[in-house]
Amino acid sequence: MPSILYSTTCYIKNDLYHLRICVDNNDQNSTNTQITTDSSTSIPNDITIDSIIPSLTRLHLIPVNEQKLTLVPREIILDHILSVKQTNTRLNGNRKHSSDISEINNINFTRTSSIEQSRRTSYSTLSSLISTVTVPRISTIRRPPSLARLFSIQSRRDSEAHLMHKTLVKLSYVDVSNSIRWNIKRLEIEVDTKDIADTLQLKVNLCLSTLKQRPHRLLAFVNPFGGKGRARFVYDKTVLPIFEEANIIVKSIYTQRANEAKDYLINEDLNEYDGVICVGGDGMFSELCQGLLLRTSQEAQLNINDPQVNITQPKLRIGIIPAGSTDAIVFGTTGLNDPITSTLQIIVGETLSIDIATIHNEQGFVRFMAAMLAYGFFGDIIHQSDKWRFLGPLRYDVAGFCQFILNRSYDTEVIVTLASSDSSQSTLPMSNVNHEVESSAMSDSQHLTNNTNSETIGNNQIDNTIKVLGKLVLSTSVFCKRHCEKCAERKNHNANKTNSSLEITRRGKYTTINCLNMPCRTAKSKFGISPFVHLGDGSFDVILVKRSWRTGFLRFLWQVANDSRSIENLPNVERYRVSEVVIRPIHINQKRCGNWACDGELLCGNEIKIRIHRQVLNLFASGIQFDNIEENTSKKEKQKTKCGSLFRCKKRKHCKKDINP
Ligand SMILES: Nc1ncnc2c1ncn2[C@@H]1O[C@H](COP(=O)(O)OP(=O)(O)OP(=O)(O)O)[C@@H](O)[C@H]1O
Repeated sequence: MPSILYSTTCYIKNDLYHLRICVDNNDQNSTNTQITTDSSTSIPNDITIDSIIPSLTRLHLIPVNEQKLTLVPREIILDHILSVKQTNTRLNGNRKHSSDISEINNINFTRTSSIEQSRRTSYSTLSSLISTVTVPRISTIRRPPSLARLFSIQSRRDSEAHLMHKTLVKLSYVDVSNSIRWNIKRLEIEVDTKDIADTLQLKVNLCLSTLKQRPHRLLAFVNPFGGKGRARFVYDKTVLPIFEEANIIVKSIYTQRANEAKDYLINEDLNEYDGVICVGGDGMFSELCQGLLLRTSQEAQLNINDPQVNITQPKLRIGIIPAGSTDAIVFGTTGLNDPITSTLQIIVGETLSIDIATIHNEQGFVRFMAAMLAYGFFGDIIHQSDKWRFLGPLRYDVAGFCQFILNRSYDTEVIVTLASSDSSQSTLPMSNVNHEVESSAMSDSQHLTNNTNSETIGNNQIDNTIKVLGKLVLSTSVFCKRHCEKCAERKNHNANKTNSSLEITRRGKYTTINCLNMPCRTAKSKFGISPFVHLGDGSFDVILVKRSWRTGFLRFLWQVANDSRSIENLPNVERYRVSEVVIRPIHINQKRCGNWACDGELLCGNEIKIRIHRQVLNLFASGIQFDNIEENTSKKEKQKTKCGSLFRCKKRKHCKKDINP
């Protein structure tokens, strides 16, 4: 049985409701909880903070007329309530008039008859009495009301008038009926007296004050030049009003130059804030990430230039309001790039812990990597597109096309340290693991590790072993999603290199080498480059794309755009799940060297070392709800089995005949 903290009756859209704030002791099946409408239920006079269990507290709205279909939700969980505000006292026109209209209906005025018209003028003094009442147009002619009757109506209206003054309480809440795209909804609740409104407001606010994960003061950086330059507009018109409605105090800084946010976060006092927000793209998020992590490292007096440094987690969380060109980080952490969804996730204090990697070159620390480091093709696109900023977001497409035509490749050595065996095995559904393959792959890889001189082993043997090993490591084809079990297994804070870590050295000509800490989904790539990489499991994916004909590389790009779930099956692609990687370009001459880009920013260095740090950064985000995507995908799979193609098959009838003869 739920314990009721507060109960009253109210009107919503002219329907009578029982409103109750309850703590549902039985969390499961809460939606099925039967709330009795028995007024004798005992209700405590005073709610104490201790009696409120935030995760079980709910607002129930039970219509008195249960038969009536209504759009008002029967239950709103406390976590989704944004604010409750008393607005004004108003006369409830519709409901009050409904009684009067029945009276007036009986009176039945008409304007058609001139006699009646003249009579009505004699009642001019009374016209004001009925002017506020909706007069139905009736075609039949009836006698006018007597004076006595009209006065009796008016006196009854006067006596009821004070009852009709209802106090309005505006309740705003998050509508998560679409689990991916969140929305804000508002309810106007009418209660009889101001006292009831005061008490309701007080009780709801008391309950809201127990939600510890919610931020109260935020610092927001808006990049007015991000994306199509819409960040300021999105922030002022859409985001700020929602923050105000939720009673969150925000200090807004509209940046004047690059790295302003980063410098602010390193140097200024941040004690009064519960989180920082960026309104812009991935570059802007990266700035905040650098600023916060560098500050924390300084405060902890870490030697950040040491590649083996273990970085510490900042106290503040980062929220991202998407207003950039690609918004890959928002796509990867909320499922879409919708400013309202992101704002609501910040307000309710959704928290997602993500891995961050440190990047070092031969001179020391370079930067933190949140999403992706690219060497070669994608780095070259960033380098090229930086010169063509005047083209806006189109610059990426133009630069991409140019790089594709050039089809450059770079001689490189890559040393990957596979994610520690215990963590990779823990993620494998054990029934799927072929133990024989596993042991042979492991022993082969040990062999590889110990024999770095590739001449001692045939090239084919190396390739086969690596393919087996690569498949083993990636046999966990599970998406990282909201409340991800794999990320929850937080065994050790940092993915330290252990003696049992397996190292593989690869050397060759590569068109592109990509390290992905997030899938990097965008509007142009539904699954991202690496769909199964997890946000907080202490590992990241390395994708090597070997030199090939343009058609080979085009197939890779096509799969990235459409369905990259089995990208490693392409002959020119290898994928590894790793905790550490060293990328060492072998320079024959300086011009044959590719560009490095990390989270959309260019880097320099001859040799880059990347090392992952598990769940060191907290974001205001919920993670991805993948059910819908999986559903869509399985529909496509069904289609695929029918006609063998993801595209609509022109010979569909023929295909169906083949399957169902
Ligand atoms: N006022 C400013 N003037 C110029 N550059 C700025 C300013 N404020 C921020 N920047 C820089 O602009 C870069 C790009 O910004 P942002 O990431 O917001 O947009 P984008 O590059 O279009 O989006 P995306 O990274 O998603 O493609 C950031 O690295 C940031 O450092």
